Amino acid sequence: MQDEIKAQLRQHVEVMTAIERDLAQPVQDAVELLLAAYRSGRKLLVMGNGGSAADAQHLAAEIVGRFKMERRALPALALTTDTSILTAVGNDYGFDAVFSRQVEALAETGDVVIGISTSGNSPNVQKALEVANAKGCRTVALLGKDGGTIKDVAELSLIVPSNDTPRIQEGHITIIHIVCDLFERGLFLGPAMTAR
Ligand SMILES: O=C(CO)[C@@H](O)[C@H](O)[C@H](O)[C@H](O)COP(=O)(O)O
Ligand SMILES: [Zn+2]
Repeated sequence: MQDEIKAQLRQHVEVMTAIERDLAQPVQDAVELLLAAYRSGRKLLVMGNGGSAADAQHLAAEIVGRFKMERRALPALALTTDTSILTAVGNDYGFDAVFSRQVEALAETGDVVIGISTSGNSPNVQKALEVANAKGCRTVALLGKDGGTIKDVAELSLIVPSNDTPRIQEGHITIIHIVCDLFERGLFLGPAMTAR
């Protein structure tokens, strides 16, 4: 078992190294996109399935609450939390509509909509990003594997270079934390923070 534990930890480190190699610029692009939206008074909507639903909630909590800084509250919504909406829309329109219906109801032009999917192939995430594009939102996808069908839908796709779902999820939460850090400092300490 020790060998397996150490092998998995090494795989984690390899994915982090690949993210450093491939995704530093797209991560900066995501920070800048969020900063532009919030400087214009917009908000964030974020969604995903399973572990990615937890990541969506984690991200929304960092924005509404705080990441590291004492600062005013900011608007962000995870579309994964209201069981009445999820069951009503799922029951009446199908599971593929559980996020897109909420984007239709809640998103406004210029808002940021982030979809999280390790396969890049979850239809409910894809449909939500399509509706968001149609409403004039800025769309970002956190993906893995080959990016699936969602990579061609989002304005900005960050594809964690791995085929292993848990390792991809670990990449996503690391990216989320880096984005939250630079976003918060950029918004409250000024543009110099993101120019570095
Ligand atoms: O957390 C895990 C696996 O680590 C699972 O709950 C996983 O998130 C679920 O199977 C999801 O339905 C996978 O969806 P996706 O990432 O392909 O969009
Ligand atoms: Zn997981």
